[in-house]
Amino acid sequence: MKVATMAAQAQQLTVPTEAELLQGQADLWRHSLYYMTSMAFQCAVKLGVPTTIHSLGGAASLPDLVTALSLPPAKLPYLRRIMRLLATSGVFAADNAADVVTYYRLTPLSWLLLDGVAVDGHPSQTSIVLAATSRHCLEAAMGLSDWFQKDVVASPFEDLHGVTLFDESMAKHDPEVDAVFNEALASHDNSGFLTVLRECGALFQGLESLTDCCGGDGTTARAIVEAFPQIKCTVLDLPRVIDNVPADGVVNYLAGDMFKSVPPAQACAAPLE
Ligand SMILES: C[S@+](CC[C@H](N)C(=O)[O-])C[C@H]1O[C@@H](n2cnc3c(N)ncnc32)[C@H](O)[C@@H]1O
Repeated sequence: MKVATMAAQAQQLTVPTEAELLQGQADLWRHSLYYMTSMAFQCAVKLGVPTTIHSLGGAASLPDLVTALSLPPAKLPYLRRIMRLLATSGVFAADNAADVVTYYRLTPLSWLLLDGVAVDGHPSQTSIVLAATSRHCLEAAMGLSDWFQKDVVASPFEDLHGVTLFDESMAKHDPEVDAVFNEALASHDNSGFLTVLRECGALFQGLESLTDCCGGDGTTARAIVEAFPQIKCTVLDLPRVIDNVPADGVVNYLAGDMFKSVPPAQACAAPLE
């Protein structure tokens, strides 16, 4: 760019006002600390706060939570900060009347985080939180600037850890975290599917065969066949997944690689990239 043009543009730049800069400073802190919301969220899930609020009848004060979760009483002020942050973010609801004890309640989001409780066909989604906030994902995210400067095509996750999610390599690298990711995938796949079947049933009318590519343990396919018994469903997934799924006589399970061959059917469900 020519020097004269740059100088002309610089003259047009408007410096923010003092009030705008102060707001910018507040926003800077907010952006720098956003990760604390994710970490507080993970903390509440690991402690079992949603399940505890549910088991206490749907509302719990901080002393209730400290007692039910067997936390050291000295941690109450810190729990207050976490709960206040999560209430502001919509994870919990808080009764905020002045000068009275605050009670925390579940929101639709935290209803999805009850251990062992499926709400209207939505299984517990705690594993999604644990997978998304796992050390593996956080480390990959922390390396983004390094990754941008490297001439690589692998994703930041693959580049850093040398493994691919939902692949044999991940299972060998860290079987425990691999299991959490697979659980997260299953609960995501199965969440809300009953609603899809209820609201979008017309999609399946008249269909006689369907292949669910990358269909995992077949929960989605089984729900389809239960609602539409005339559909012959095949679940295609990698051998390491299919080999662990017991035959159920409801759907046909096929071990294979979707990039090599997909069993023919009138409809095929496949993940989008
Ligand atoms: C992100 S995909 C799941 C997609 C999900 N069922 C959906 O429709 O959104 C992950 C699943 O794909 C399977 N998978 C990965 N590569 C595959 C391949 N080449 N052929 C078949 N299944 C594959 C994994 O084993 C895992 O169960």
